[in-house]
Amino acid sequence: MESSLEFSSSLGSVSSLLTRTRTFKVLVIGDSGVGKTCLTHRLCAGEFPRRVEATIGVDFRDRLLDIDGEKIKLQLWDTAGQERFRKSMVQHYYRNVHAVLFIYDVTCPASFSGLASWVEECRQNSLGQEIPRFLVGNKNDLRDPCRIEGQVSQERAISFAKAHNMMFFETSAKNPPNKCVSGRRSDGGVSYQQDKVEDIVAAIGAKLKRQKRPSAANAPVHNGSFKILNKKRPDKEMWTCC
Ligand SMILES: Nc1nc2c(ncn2[C@@H]2O[C@H](COP(=O)(O)OP(=O)(O)OP(=O)(O)O)[C@@H](O)[C@H]2O)c(=O)[nH]1
Repeated sequence: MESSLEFSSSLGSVSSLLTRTRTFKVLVIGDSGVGKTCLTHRLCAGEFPRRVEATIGVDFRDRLLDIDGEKIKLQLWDTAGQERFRKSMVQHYYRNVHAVLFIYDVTCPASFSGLASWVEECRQNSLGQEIPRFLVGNKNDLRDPCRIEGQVSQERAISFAKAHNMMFFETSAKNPPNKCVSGRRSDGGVSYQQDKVEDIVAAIGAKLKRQKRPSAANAPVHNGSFKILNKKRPDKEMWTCC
């Protein structure tokens, strides 16, 4: 599937008269209330919205990126989590998708368990593993470090991400942590990143920039582990299957 091309002219120098922008459709899915709308606002407008209502059907938000001089537009499809607000739209959601963000709420284990049905919906709509997938645990500003129950551990999320060939982030649309933490599990080469929302944008952009012609044929080979190679330069390779 090719990304779409847009041509726009500007009044600047001759070299900037024609600017090529590749547009990628990024589907945002997950249970109702996990923060898809708030997160897409943060990803696109840089702010946490003051007021949100349940999404009906779909909302669109764009984010323009410049990666190594190439203009890339991420068109985020913020889909309704509630079944009653999405059922007539589902086929439209899944047409010509370039990447998928699976969102859950780190303080709501049910929303994490619900991910299995979102993965299944992707499969039923012919979205294979060649399409880049990102797992995002949202609302980590509400995480209580003294409590285990009622929260989704990062280990559990990493294991899910690994099983489904997803890149994993934990974040907060509301109050992103200032410090970056990365770690490596002792049992086998998996690193994770707990970082700011902006790193998610950069990771999606970098992944899609490389996916000139996404197809099953060029899907990454995955044998079960991944690692972040360079956190400081997210426009480069952030993790690879190894
Ligand atoms: N504390 C905190 N609250 C959040 C965060 N993200 C979203 N919320 C709150 O969670 C509630 C639901 O957020 P939405 O963005 O509407 O959730 P949604 O997944 O889009 O819900 P649907 O449209 O029903 O699918 C709102 O009250 C938000 O203010 C976050 O990172 N931290």
